[in-house]
Amino acid sequence: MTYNVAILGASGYTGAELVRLIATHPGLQIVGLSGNSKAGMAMADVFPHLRHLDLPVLTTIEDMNFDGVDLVFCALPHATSQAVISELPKTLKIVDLSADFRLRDPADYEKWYGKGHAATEMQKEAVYGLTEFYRDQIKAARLVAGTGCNAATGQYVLRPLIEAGVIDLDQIILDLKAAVSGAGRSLKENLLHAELSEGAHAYSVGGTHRHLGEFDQEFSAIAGRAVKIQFTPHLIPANRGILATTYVQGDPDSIYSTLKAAYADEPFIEVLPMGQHPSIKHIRGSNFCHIGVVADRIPGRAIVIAALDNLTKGSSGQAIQNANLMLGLPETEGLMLAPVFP
Ligand SMILES: NC(=O)C1=CN([C@@H]2O[C@H](COP(=O)(O)OP(=O)(O)OC[C@H]3O[C@@H](n4cnc5c(N)ncnc54)[C@H](OP(=O)(O)O)[C@@H]3O)[C@@H](O)[C@H]2O)C=CC1
Ligand SMILES: CC(=O)N[C@@H](CCC(=O)OP(=O)(O)O)C(=O)O
Repeated sequence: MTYNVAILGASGYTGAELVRLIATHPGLQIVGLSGNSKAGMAMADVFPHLRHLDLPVLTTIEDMNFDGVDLVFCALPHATSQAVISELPKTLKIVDLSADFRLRDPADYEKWYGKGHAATEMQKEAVYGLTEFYRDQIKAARLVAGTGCNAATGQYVLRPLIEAGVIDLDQIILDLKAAVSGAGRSLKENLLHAELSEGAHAYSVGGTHRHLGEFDQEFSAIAGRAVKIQFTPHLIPANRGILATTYVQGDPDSIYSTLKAAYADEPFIEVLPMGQHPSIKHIRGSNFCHIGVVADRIPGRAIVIAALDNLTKGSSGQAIQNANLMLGLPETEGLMLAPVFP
């Protein structure tokens, strides 16, 4: 069985990644692609690395024909996404990659995104897209909200540990390095090569990053009480990848065995042997997340490090994993590619 899919925002980084992955997916066929400033262009002219594929020309969303489309991937900026999705035919299944439907409470959305939500009913209907933890709801969902890429990385480490009660909930520090493609393809001064290469800097320092809304929502629900973590992201001169170093208080062996057990049957989450830790070079271009646990020299503390690719497991790969579930396809279909190395 092959399902027809359309990609809104196909001229952006996550849109291009969706096309790259779907190109070898046996159950999905691309029937529509949208752009904004690039509407009217051939994908090969926007993304020469996709030249070998026979793809529809980019159209505006208004000109897109949704007849016969089974599922839409929405890879648009937040705020635009909620406006577009609320106007789409209600028969469509939708996987949204933006931040618009991740937070269940409209007040939380306003707090972290600085603007009221324009589709609060759909916000309530949406299922959070961290596949390993929402699998059953995702299978039954019409609208799935892909997670933030930083938020996904931190949650893969912390959710099982919070659930199992093996760490001190008030002493969690998440220090994260994010590659530049996480910021999208539009021009931004601080992302120019001369300003980014050979450098590195923190951003959203002091607990202001929007993904804290996701951490607060998810961790507090698991713990049954408010959990606030300390989180500082850093921009690094790499194209893809997220490396999250988490400092936690708890017995390192219990932390390791909790993570090992939590992910024993997960096809995309690899817990490395105790004492080893991951690198973004080892997951690049793949849907895998690697997690490593190292005991600190200070007794009762551990360092847990996770790596994933923001454009695959952090967005487009996760989106396809969720689409597979929503369409009744095998969850791993089209996603078992090995990482690109070196
Ligand atoms: N990059 C990442 O690692 C991750 C991104 N996300 C989220 O996924 C979404 C897409 O991200 P990304 O691909 O990086 O973004 P890009 O900036 O690379 O792409 C944005 C896309 O949206 C289109 N677009 C922009 N404005 C409008 C508009 N007003 N109307 C219609 N289309 C519009 C652009 O069209 P055009 O170029 O033709 O003008 C382009 O196709 C965002 O919400 C982002 O936050 C989530 C997780 C990770
Ligand atoms: C390097 C960089 O800027 N990364 C982005 C995360 C990308 C992501 O997950 O984006 P959304 O939450 O917008 O979907 C950031 O930290 O804001």
